[in-house]
Amino acid sequence: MYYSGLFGVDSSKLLLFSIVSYFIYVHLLKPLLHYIYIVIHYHGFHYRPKSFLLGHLKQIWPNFPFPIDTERRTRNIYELTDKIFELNPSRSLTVLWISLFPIIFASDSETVEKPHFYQFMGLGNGLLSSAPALWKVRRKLIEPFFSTRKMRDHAKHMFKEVESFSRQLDDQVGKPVDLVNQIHSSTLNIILKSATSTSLDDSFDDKKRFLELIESLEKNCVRRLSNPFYQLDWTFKLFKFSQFYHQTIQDIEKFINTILSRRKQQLQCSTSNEPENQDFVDLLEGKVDEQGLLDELVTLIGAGHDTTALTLRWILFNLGKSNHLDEQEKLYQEIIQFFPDDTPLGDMDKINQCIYLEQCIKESLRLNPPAHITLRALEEDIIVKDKRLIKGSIVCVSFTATHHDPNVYPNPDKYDPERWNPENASKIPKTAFIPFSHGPRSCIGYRYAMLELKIYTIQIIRKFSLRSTRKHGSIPLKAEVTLKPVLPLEIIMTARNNNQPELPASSIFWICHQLLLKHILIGNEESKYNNKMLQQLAACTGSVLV
Ligand code: HEM
Repeated sequence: MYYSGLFGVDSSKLLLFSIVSYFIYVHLLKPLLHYIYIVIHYHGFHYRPKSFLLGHLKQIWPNFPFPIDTERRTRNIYELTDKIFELNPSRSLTVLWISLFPIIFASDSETVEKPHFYQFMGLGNGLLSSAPALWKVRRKLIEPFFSTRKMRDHAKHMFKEVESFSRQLDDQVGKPVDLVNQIHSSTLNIILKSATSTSLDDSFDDKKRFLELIESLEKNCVRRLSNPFYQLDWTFKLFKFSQFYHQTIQDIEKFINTILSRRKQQLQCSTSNEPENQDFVDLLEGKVDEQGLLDELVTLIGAGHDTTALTLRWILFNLGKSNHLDEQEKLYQEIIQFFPDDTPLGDMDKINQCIYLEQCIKESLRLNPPAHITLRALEEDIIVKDKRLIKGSIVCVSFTATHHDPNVYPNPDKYDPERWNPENASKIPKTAFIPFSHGPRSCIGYRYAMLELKIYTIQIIRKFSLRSTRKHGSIPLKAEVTLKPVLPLEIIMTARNNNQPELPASSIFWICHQLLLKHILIGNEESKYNNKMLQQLAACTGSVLV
């Protein structure tokens, strides 16, 4: 009895000790040892930092650990990654150290595992950030949303939205504008309509707030990623910023829930129950739990509007540059051949025949890919350039560097849509053009995005001729989740003669104001610009000013 009692107490202690030890080993010691092994392994690699502890952090955050302006930090990240490729023309196997966390810049791999950084985006277990096992199931589930048949349904929303968007542009004619707000708001409408059958009209109070929240989510992600104290969840929780970070995620989820309630109300009033009206929510409802649906919706809406909006702004800006006016004219001629005057856009087959349009879009995506890097966690050891990369390492591929490889793209900084004509394009390797990434975890929405970009570009170019106000190289960039211009991508739109709208009073006032301010300068470019303004003013007021 005595012995059996003692044995009983000891064995339960022993059992407890074994369980605790097992958890400590599996969840703490083993990852820590593996991490130390990774750190030691990569310290021999290219671009060794000056400080072992801080790595390259000081180049991103010069006054670490004191507060730094987010804008400054995102610009530094871009400049540093850009420098990495300058320093290493072979474009691979360079290690960037965020303090003690190594990120290896290497060539792409087929791995589907995403590193822990993706969790910082606040997208939960959405497709973009989920672990491989869940990702495989969800990707299969979501793929039908982008099928050829479904694309025709999406196109209907796009045509409608883009027409209403282009009507708003009449107010912007004749003055330098970056259409950032109008475009973001419009691409958001499109993805919301496809995803939830509801769109937000501009009077919806929360719309601006929602766009701000998505922007905030991106900034928070970079802020977390670049701070070594914010890497582990439990250390992150000790900082006040974590409250703001989680609050942003909660606010976005609240917003999505509001949209879902509106959708429910609309469905109750609607009589139509046709299968082609199925939206993203219909596709997932009942197949994933409530949190899963929220995660996928935030992912789809976040990934599906910001990237497209940014690309469209670059497309317009690139076409508007003074040395690209021939390209713009060629594109215009192609577009009016298929869509003269105000003929409705609703013909996908005709859109697909606009070959030069696709070339212009691809060239813009090459030069200004909105997502500029992709990261993967290696699931196995791999050998690259005779060096071993260890399982668990974080590998980064830079799209900007890949798209500027002079062996594939001679004179890589030049905007040249002819690179993509059928003959030249056949010589470009698939892995040399990766704005939508490459391999199994590439963008699921790329056909959706391309269609959307084509529809917007057709509608804008057939209505307006564009002129950019800045030189391309003069625009600094900053690396948030997407690569953003620091200065506005300003263009001046002039209504094409065939459908010139009346200039609104605000624009006439603006032109007069500019002319007075500049005293009608007689310099080359300046005088051409002023003459154009005068002509426009004359056309709109009917007076003989010039
Ligand atoms: C020009 C527009 C777009 C660009 C340049 C772009 C780019 C990308 C890239 C590079 C990735 C891979 C990210 C990574 O490797 O970590 C990605 C993934 C993704 N994109 Fe896009 N995207 C665009 C538009 C869209 C649209 C319109 C949608 C939805 C309607 C969308 C939904 C997604 C989703 C859900 C993923 C995650 C896929 C997965 O992991 O399986 N994207 N996108």
